[in-house]
Amino acid sequence: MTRGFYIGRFQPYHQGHHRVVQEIAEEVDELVLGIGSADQSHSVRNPFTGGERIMMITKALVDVDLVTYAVPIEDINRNAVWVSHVQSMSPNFDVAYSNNPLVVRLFEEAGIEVRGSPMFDREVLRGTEVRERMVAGDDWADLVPDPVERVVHEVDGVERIRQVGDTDIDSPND
Ligand SMILES: Nc1ncnc2c1ncn2[C@@H]1O[C@H](COP(=O)(O)OP(=O)(O)OP(=O)(O)O)[C@@H](O)[C@H]1O
Ligand SMILES: NC(=O)c1ccc[n+]([C@@H]2O[C@H](COP(=O)(O)O)[C@@H](O)[C@H]2O)c1
Repeated sequence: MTRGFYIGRFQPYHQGHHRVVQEIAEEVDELVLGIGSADQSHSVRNPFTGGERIMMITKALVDVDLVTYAVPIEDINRNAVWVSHVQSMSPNFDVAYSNNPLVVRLFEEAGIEVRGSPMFDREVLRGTEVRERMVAGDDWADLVPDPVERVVHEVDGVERIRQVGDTDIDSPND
């Protein structure tokens, strides 16, 4: 039995993440999705709460034939103990999946096998691109699984990201 661990901020969970999960499903029996920066929300870079990202991931993975767990992982101030922090929050895992150099380094130093994943359509399948399109009023829904689009609407996510990204420079009170 092999259990994998895939860490990301998932702001939001998009089709690139989904392709990665489908590839990982060929290699493991179970997969933990670690929701990084789970304590962050209501900013342009991290608009969605940990709970909202749990909803996105849970609903998007309903049709994937794999046992999955979505586990929120808050940021901590000490990289040197971050892997222990992750392990304290997650079911045990045998292999970690990441392309983030810091994350790779921290897991390897802790003696955990790390596998990278190929990048899928990276020009558009990036959380940053999805969020920029939301702010700009451009089409973003095709970049995420359908259940994720529904969660974004349920939490009024597009209006939220636009509002928190706004400045008060043109405030009518000035
Ligand atoms: N299109 C993609 N194809 C394959 N892997 C991806 C893709 N987009 C992100 N990943 C990987 O998924 C992991 C989690 O990514 P993350 O949640 O930071 O998404 P992101 O799209 O890179 O985010 P952002 O643009 O918000 O910084 C990282 O290891 C990242 O390299
Ligand atoms: N010291 C820490 O809290 C620490 C260290 C390394 C990674 N992380 C988190 O892990 C996640 C990594 O995800 P990405 O690969 O998507 O950047 C992020 O949420 C990042 O904040 C946190």
